[in-house]
Amino acid sequence: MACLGRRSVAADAEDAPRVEPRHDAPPPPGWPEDVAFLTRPRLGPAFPPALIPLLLPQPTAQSPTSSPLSLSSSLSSSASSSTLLSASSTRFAPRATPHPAIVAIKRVTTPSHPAYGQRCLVARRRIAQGEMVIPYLGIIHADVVSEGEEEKSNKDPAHAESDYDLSLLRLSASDIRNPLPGHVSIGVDAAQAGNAARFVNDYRGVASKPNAEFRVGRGEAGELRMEVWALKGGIAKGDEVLVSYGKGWWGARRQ
Ligand SMILES: C[S@@+](CC[C@H](N)C(=O)[O-])C[C@H]1O[C@@H](n2cnc3c(N)ncnc32)[C@H](O)[C@@H]1O
Repeated sequence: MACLGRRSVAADAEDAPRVEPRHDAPPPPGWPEDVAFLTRPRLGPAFPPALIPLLLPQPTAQSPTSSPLSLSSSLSSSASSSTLLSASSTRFAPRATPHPAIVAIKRVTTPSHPAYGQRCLVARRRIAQGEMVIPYLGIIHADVVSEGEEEKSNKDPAHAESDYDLSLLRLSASDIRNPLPGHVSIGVDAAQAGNAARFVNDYRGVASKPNAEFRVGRGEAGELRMEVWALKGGIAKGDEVLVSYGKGWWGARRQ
């Protein structure tokens, strides 16, 4: 699955009536005025309550854990069944994560950069390898596809075209952790609301390799979330934070 969807940055500037975004806190410098700044992930309005336990902490958790992944891979293996089965509450109450001072939102001013004119994320100090750069916050949403309906396009249209949508968890219909009668795909979409992680660009056309990666992790309250982590070699002060969106993401855009 391509975890970043298809809404183009250009499509952000539509003729729709202007609605003031609902910020969690004053946004950091460089924040776009039509996107809500989040310090906590938000559940989308249609998120099925039965799926909330899948996002919750395991009572026996000792410390937050993170595992690397490609954007195009399923994350179903990243959260253990014991983690998910032991969650009994349905209260999703993540703690606030302020904008991290180690990164800044900048305009891409190099004409040869493939995201020229857009925004990017830059390290304000050296970020060591194995250090978390920033959690990826956005609207958490779910698609549930019943058996036999795989061919139908029943993805939530609010997120289907997003270029800021990461896959967080996927469960087959037969997975014992899955409370619903269909394939479940949970994503986090920062197109309309998110934090500075939404400005992480792909390394292609910018550098020879990524210096960061997306991982599944857990927030301070133990909730399942996506995070950006520095790779081997770290990220030098002033360098752009660059991940690989994965071949699946680029493949979907070449079709
Ligand atoms: C998650 S956003 C990244 C932040 C984006 N630059 C912005 O200002 O909002 C993904 C979008 O950034 C652009 N982008 C990021 N990395 C790119 C790359 N290596 N080549 C071309 N476009 C890229 C594409 O427009 C893509 O749809």
